[in-house]
Amino acid sequence: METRRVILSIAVSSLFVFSFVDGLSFNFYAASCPSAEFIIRDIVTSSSSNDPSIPGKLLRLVFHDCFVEGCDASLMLIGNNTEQTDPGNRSVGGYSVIESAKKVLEMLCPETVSCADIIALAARDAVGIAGGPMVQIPTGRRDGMVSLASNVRPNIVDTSFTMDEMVKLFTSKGLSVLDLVILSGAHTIGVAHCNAFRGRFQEDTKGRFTLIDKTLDSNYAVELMKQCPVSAMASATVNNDPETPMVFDNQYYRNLLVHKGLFQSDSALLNENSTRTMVKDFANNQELFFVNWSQAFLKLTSVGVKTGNEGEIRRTCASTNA
Ligand code: HEM
Ligand SMILES: [Ca+2]
Ligand SMILES: [Ca+2]
Repeated sequence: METRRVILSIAVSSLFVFSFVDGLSFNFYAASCPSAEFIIRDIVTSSSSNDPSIPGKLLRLVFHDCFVEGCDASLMLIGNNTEQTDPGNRSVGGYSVIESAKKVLEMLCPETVSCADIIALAARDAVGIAGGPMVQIPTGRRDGMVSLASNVRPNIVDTSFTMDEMVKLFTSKGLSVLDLVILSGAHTIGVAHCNAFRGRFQEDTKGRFTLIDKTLDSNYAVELMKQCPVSAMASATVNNDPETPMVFDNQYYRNLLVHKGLFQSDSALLNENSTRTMVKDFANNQELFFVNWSQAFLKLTSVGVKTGNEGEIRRTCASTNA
């Protein structure tokens, strides 16, 4: 009960704090490009109906953008040694959806809507389209000029991270332990490549199975092994949420409680009393998850934003204007 009260009060207080974040404002494009948010939503909707993998891609894209140089579309820049070239970003996708939206917006309101805002809005829409809460987010982010592969490793989580390492990284971005538990709920949609979890079990040359990570349910691990045959391992993917892979719901937390968290970093959320209590609360109450998601997503999409005269408004998301 106590935790729930704490969680709710955090949610309510952050509503006020983050309405005024860092020079961003609601309806920033009301005068300069009033249809911007509708256009982005239309493009995310149509591309997701053509390709159901899009919502997961867009949601991961905003996370990997915001954690490196802030939410500034640094991840979109193409070139030698840019962020995209780091192995930590190898399986990130969804860039073409952002570029399609940008192309339409450049015709309608040239040099007005930043790629950084398109990324944040598209991820917001992706969650809504998948059945999650439709979060109002402020806009006015500017696009960054710096994109370095060497910035990726120190700022992006790896599945091998311990709870302490994850908390440390999230704290450095102004995000709390609650935000970590909530934002990990993104793994209720999308897919992963086998190498992201293959180390949790072993298959010998005779096809015999050994469970290495005892925090993983062994029947689930056997299923995962079958979906990741050695022959197909590099390209094969597995649903992050084995129960409702396309739906943004609280199933992720229910999976964790029965030891079906796909990554070691998911299972780690059960290791400590405080985070385990949060997991149980969200597993029991989807509304509570959604309310907290809205606040945590607002915080994620505000990390290190550039506003005012900082950065620029790119004409195309893959390169700076200069
Ligand atoms: C906290 C630590 C986290 C770790 C260690 C982690 C790790 C991973 C890994 C390894 C994958 C699979 C990538 C692949 O093999 O293709 C993945 C997928 C994904 N992650 Fe995370 N992640 C974390 C947090 C987050 C957060 C905060 C978000 C967003 C708010 C997020 C959203 C996603 C999504 C949506 C996918 C599916 C991508 C797709 O379908 O293409 N993750 N994550
Ligand atoms: Ca960035
Ligand atoms: Ca789900």
